[in-house]
Amino acid sequence: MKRIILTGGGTAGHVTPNIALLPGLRSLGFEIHYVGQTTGIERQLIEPEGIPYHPIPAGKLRRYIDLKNVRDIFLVIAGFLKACLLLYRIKPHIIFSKGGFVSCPLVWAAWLHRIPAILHESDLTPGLANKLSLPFAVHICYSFPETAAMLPSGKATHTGIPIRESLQKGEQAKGRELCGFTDTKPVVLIIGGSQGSETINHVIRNALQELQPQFQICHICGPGNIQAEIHLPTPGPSREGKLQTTPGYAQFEYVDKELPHLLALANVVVSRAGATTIFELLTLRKPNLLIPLSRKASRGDQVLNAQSFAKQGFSRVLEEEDLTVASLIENIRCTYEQRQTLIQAMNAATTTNGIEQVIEVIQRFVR
Ligand SMILES: CC(=O)N[C@H]1[C@@H](OP(=O)(O)OP(=O)(O)OC[C@H]2O[C@@H](n3ccc(=O)[nH]c3=O)[C@H](O)[C@@H]2O)O[C@H](CO)[C@@H](O)[C@@H]1O
Repeated sequence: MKRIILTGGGTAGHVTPNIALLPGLRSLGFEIHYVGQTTGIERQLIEPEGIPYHPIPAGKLRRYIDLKNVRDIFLVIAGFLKACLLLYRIKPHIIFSKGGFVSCPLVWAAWLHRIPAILHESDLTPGLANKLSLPFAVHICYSFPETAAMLPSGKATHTGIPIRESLQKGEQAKGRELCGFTDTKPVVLIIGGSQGSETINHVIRNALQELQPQFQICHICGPGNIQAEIHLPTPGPSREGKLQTTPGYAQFEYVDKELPHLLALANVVVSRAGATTIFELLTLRKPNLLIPLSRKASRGDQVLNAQSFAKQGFSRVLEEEDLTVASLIENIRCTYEQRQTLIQAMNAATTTNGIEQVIEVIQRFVR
C-alpha cells in the first residue's frame, strides 16, 4: 500500500483543496496522513475526516524585521526535527503540500529523506512558503495559467485547484431553512475569507437597511465576529443608532457542512479574492463581486487574483480603497443586474476542478 502525507494550513484555503483530494486518493488505495500545526484550523477541519493527524510546531516566516522572528526560528527548527521523526516512522512514498508555513519543514525534511514532495500554489503569484519549498520539491501544480511565467518550466503543471465535490451538492431549501429566509427575495451571500473580514463586516452591516427591501443577506462573518445586536442609523434630528430586529439577515461565524446549501441559495456572492473561494465560485457559476485584501494588508495576491477573474468576465471587482456603504450597495445591485452576463462568461471558462489533474501528478511522481 502506498502512503501519502498531505500538509498545508494556517488558513482554510491551504486545507480545503487537500480535503477535496481525499475520496480520489482513498479510491486509489493510498494510506493518507496529515501534518499540520498543533492548533491550526487544519486540525479542526481534518480530524473529522478520519485520517491520522500529526501536529508539528510551526513558525511564521516573515518578510519584515520582528522580534518574534527569533522565537519562530526555533519553532521552525523544532518543526523540522519533528517532521524528520514522522517521515522515519510513517515512511511515506510521497508528500503533497498545499502551502502555508507549516508545510516548509516537512518539504525540507522530505528532500533530506529522498521522498518526493509536490507543491500546489493557489494564488496567481507564488507565496513565500512555496518559494522557500520549491528548490526541495520535485514538482509544483498551479491554478492560474498566468503563474506559469513565474515557475521553472519542466517542474510545473497547470492543474487548477481541487474543489470539494460536496460543494456541488447543496440544496436551496436547506439553505433557506438554515437562514430562516423566504423565497420571495434574492439572496446575497457575503464571505470574508476563512477568517472573516472586519472591514467588509462593518460596511455590509451599515448597508443592510438599504439592501433589505431588495435582498436577503446571508453573512459569513468569521470566527468571533457575530454581532448579536445590529444598530441601524435612524433618520431624524438625533441620528442615534436604533436597535432593530433584522429579519432577512442571517449571520454565521464559519460554516463547514452548511456551506454547500448557503452557496446553492445565493443569487450573488460578495467575497474576498482568496484563490480557493473564487475558483469554487467559478465552478458553481455564482455571479460574484470581489473585494480583494488590499496591498497595504498583504502581498497583493488577492488583488491580482481578482484582476485575472475580472479580465475574463467571471467577476466584478471593488477595490478595498473604494469600499464605502454607497459603493458596496451600488456594486451589489450591478452584480445582480449583470448576473446572466457573468454566468455566460463562467460557462465559457476552460478551467475545471483540479482533482483529477493533481492526482495524475501525484501518481506520476509516487515511488
Ligand atoms: C488573509 C490571507 O492570508 N488570505 C489568503 C488565504 O485565504 P483564505 O484561506 O482565507 O481563503 P481561500 O479563499 O483561499 O479559502 C477559503 C476556504 O475556506 C472555505 N470556507 C470559508 C469560509 C467558511 O465559512 N467556510 C468555508 O468552508 C472556502 O470555501 C474555501 O475553500 O489563502 C489564499 C490561498 O489559498 C490566499 O489567496 C489568500 O490571500
